[in-house]
Amino acid sequence: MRYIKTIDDITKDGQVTFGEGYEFVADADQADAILMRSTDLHGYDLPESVRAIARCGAGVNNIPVEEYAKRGVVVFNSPGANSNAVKEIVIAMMVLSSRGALQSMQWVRDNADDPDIYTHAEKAKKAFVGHELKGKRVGVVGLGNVGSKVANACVQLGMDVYGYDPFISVEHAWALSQEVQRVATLEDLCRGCDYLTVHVPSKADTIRMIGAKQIDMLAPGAVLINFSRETIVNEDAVDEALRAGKLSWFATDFATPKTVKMPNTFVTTHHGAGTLEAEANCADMAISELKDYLENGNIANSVNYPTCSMGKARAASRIACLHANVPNMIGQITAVLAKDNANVQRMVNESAGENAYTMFDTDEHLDDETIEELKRIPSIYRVRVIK
Ligand SMILES: NC(=O)c1ccc[n+]([C@@H]2O[C@H](COP(=O)([O-])OP(=O)(O)OC[C@H]3O[C@@H](n4cnc5c(N)ncnc54)[C@H](O)[C@@H]3O)[C@@H](O)[C@H]2O)c1
Ligand SMILES: O=C(O)[C@H](O)COP(=O)(O)O
Repeated sequence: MRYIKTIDDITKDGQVTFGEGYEFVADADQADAILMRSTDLHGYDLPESVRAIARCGAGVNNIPVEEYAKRGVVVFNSPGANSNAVKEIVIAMMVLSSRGALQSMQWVRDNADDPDIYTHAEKAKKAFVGHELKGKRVGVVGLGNVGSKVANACVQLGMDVYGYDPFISVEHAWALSQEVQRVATLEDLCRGCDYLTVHVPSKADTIRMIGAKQIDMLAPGAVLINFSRETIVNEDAVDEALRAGKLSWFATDFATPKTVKMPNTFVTTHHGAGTLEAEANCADMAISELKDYLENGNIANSVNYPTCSMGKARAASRIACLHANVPNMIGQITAVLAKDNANVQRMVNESAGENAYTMFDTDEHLDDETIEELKRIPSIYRVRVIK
């Protein structure tokens, strides 16, 4: 039996299924793995029993991924699984900030008791005249799973679309419409934009990347949209720009003490991934990542360890070593195996940044002393006997 602890409501109805051989536990110190969403794990007392964490969603700034790597804990996310949901709500924010639809509906509610409302609505409507997205210039910061979909949707709406992403993946470059014009700097992107929407992870080089300088370069009365993380924009600069009329609207998914009091601001409850479809997609992806790791040692979509697969564990024994990406690790591992006269059927070694992963199948089970000796190799963080 394998044990799973869930943190957060993974889906609206609370239903998540791992299938046979798995049980949910209330206490993390009985768990082999954690399934979670946005709870902040910085400072969390992660028990030794936990070997893997799957974040149902994209952003992992709530998890100390490097610290966990050094403890031999693999952290997964679910890239792309909620990106369509975010794309749709971002387009909604563009429309809502341009058409006065919310204000128009509010007028109707406020005048609900007027028996002649039909006639008066005809007169009132001019107060809510807006403008169309077609032909307007939009800048998209970050062309990953969400940004590339937003950019393509904007092209389909007839907008003049610019994109900035110095680290764009080949996969997303292929997915991007040829109509999206790529620029080399954030400043080139911002210049003259009617809409600016940000889709980058929260990390050292993106924190407060949108501030007064970038906002000043936008077209007068531009709309700023942040469905990434609250850290990406300088809230003081946005507030000032809204009050000065430099920005006409700000749409953000993050209710902070500051954003909730800003003028002309739509604030949602971190709701970008809030669709039944996105929740199901994220849970499915995260659960299959965890199961393949726990049962076979295979790693896919990890944010702190390399992708690595040897298929199903069919040999007598499968061992995985999580270790630092430093010289002579394979030499030291195979020296220990040689002492035990173990016959290795297959072996893989992959690295990602500071961390590496070595997995091997052997003809026979290794004895306990051999496993203990593997654990004593300097720079090995964890040894897993998978089978
Ligand atoms: N509001 C929500 O509910 C919600 C839902 C999904 C994602 N998000 C947030 O949006 C972010 C993006 O999501 P995603 O699924 O597109 O992630 P992703 O990893 O697919 O894409 C992120 C993109 O940002 C680019 N990037 C990184 N640093 C950059 C920089 N300095 N300048 C420009 N581009 C840079 C990367 O190259 C990548 O292409 C997530 O990290 C998360 O914080 C929020
Ligand atoms: O990074 C993400 O995927 C989103 O911010 C979604 O967060 P949530 O799972 O808490 O809705």
